[in-house]
Amino acid sequence: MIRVKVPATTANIGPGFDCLGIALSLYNEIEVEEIDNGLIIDIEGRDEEKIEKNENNLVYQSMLKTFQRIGYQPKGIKIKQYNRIPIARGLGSSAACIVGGVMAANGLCGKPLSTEEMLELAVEIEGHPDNVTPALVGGVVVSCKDEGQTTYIRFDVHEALKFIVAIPEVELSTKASRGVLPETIAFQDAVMNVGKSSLLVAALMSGELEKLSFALKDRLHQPYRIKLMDSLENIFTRGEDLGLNQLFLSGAGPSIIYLTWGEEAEKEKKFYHIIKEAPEEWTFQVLAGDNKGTSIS
Ligand SMILES: Nc1ncnc2c1ncn2[C@@H]1O[C@H](COP(=O)(O)OP(=O)(O)O)[C@@H](O)[C@H]1O
Ligand SMILES: N[C@@H](CCOP(=O)(O)O)C(=O)O
Repeated sequence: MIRVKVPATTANIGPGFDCLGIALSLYNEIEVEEIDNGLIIDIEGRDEEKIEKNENNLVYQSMLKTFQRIGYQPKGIKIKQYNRIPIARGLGSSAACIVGGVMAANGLCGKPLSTEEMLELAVEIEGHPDNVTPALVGGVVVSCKDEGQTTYIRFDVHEALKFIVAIPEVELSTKASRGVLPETIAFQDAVMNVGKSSLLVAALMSGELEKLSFALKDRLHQPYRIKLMDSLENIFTRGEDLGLNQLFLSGAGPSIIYLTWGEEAEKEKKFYHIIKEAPEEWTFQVLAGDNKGTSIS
């Protein structure tokens, strides 16, 4: 039996579209073993009723792709999933399945693939590196995919950082959310995002956390995506009016993260208040960064 534990991830972090991501202290666990024949999938936990329990299951599909890459043909597979990452909410649920399935299959075959080889396969399956890379290696990750190759640098999440995650009951698939992004953008918007994302990485790396609120602005994707759900636009506007500058859309949304550190009780209360004003049902998770990434036992 192989067991893997995979962290949730929040990607983009505002301006770092498709290249920045942070692993979070919320985990899916997957147990896999080879059986004599067939496929058995058992799932418990968050959103389990929404997840395929057949050969279309993303964990299983990721395992199959890994076996093909290794050149191994298992007789049959049994998968048990303990799901805590809500699906299609912008917390890297698909990346967690992909990384979990690749690492589990690699484990069943005696770990022939290196971390880099597992990463290349995971990026191939997901299509972008900013969730799967922090899910695999943990921490804050700057990743770049160019001509089929992914290069990344990781560093630990500052221990003072707290991620207050507001999760709506409404689902928004990453595919649908990517579908509303423009083909081209104004040069000035591109320049702004380059500056903000560079400052964001430097502030996270140097621990100059007071500069994060200036850095957490985006013009590439958030302005288009917040129109996908009525209350998102209002939450961001109200947040700006109340000086809550550390708000960003988690991944492709619709979850929203308020990034805080030190004593900000008053601002945190305002964040909870503006979310609770929204018409949808929202739940909250207060998370820390994860610096370990996916573990296997
Ligand atoms: N625990 C899981 N087990 C199997 N498939 C999952 C699981 N979590 C997510 N998925 C798959 O990933 C899809 C959601 O991926 P995506 O739209 O990228 O959302 P997210 O923002 O959560 O990554 C689901 O529709 C489902 O197909
Ligand atoms: N860069 C991607 C990130 C998607 O993150 P997810 O957690 O919503 O899967 C994008 O913005 O599309």
